Amino acid sequence: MAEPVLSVRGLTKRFGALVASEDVSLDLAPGEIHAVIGPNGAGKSTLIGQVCGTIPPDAGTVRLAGRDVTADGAAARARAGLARTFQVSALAMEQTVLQNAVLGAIGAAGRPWRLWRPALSDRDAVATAEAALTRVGLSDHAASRVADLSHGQRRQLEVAVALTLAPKAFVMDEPMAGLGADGSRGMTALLADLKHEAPILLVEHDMDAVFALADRISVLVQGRVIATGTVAEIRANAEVRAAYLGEDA
Ligand SMILES: Nc1ncnc2c1ncn2[C@@H]1O[C@H](COP(=O)(O)OP(=O)(O)OP(=O)(O)O)[C@@H](O)[C@H]1O
Repeated sequence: MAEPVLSVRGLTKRFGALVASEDVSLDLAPGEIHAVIGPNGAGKSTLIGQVCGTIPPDAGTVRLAGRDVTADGAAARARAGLARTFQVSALAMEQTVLQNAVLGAIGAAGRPWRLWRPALSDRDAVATAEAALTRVGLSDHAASRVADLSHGQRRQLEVAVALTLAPKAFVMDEPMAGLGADGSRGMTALLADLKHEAPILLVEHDMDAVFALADRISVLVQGRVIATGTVAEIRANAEVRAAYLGEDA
């Protein structure tokens, strides 16, 4: 396999007596979507936090593009090309779509900013932001306030902000959450396209989306990876069916 873009080895995190991550290892290869699934409380958010630098692991390492980033915080990992989208929106609701995307682009370039107006006069950042909005299908809404967008459009904007980082890898936390059938279809098509730009570590409860998108799936149960494999392998895995998917999967 090609050198992984993201490589997690032996991540372990305890909260008191509870082991939320137990020796978790997984790779994200170029061009792939690697989905992480598991029941509520399995440790998916804890894993994402450790990958993105918001939760310090008790043990284990995270490497991004061959570099050990375990000691780096979330901002440094983002600047290094790890683009995260959030389960709960982190957008500035009173600002416009373009302003949100431009701020992402300015942050990615490491340029300081103080006011909105100077931000929008940063031509490189505006160009980067506009390209990202076009990519996710939001260019017609550039001047809209985020507060006026639909839930699905906000999720698209989250992806656009992540794109302005020119990421090496995406980490997406439930991008389908709250989307209707049409929204899920649109987001599924977008992610299938985006993975060629940068591979995606995808935490997602929507199994239709996971089965449609994932090149590989890792199943977390009680903090442990109990299986990693293709969609067909995971569907056929008896332990996974018993622990999570149920007999009708
Ligand atoms: N800061 C914390 N302090 C104590 N326990 C925690 C903390 N964060 C998470 N946990 C516990 O760790 C376990 C894993 O939680 P986590 O949120 O990572 O699971 P999850 O798979 O993301 O769940 P969900 O699908 O419901 O979002 C749970 O038992 C949770 O209660």
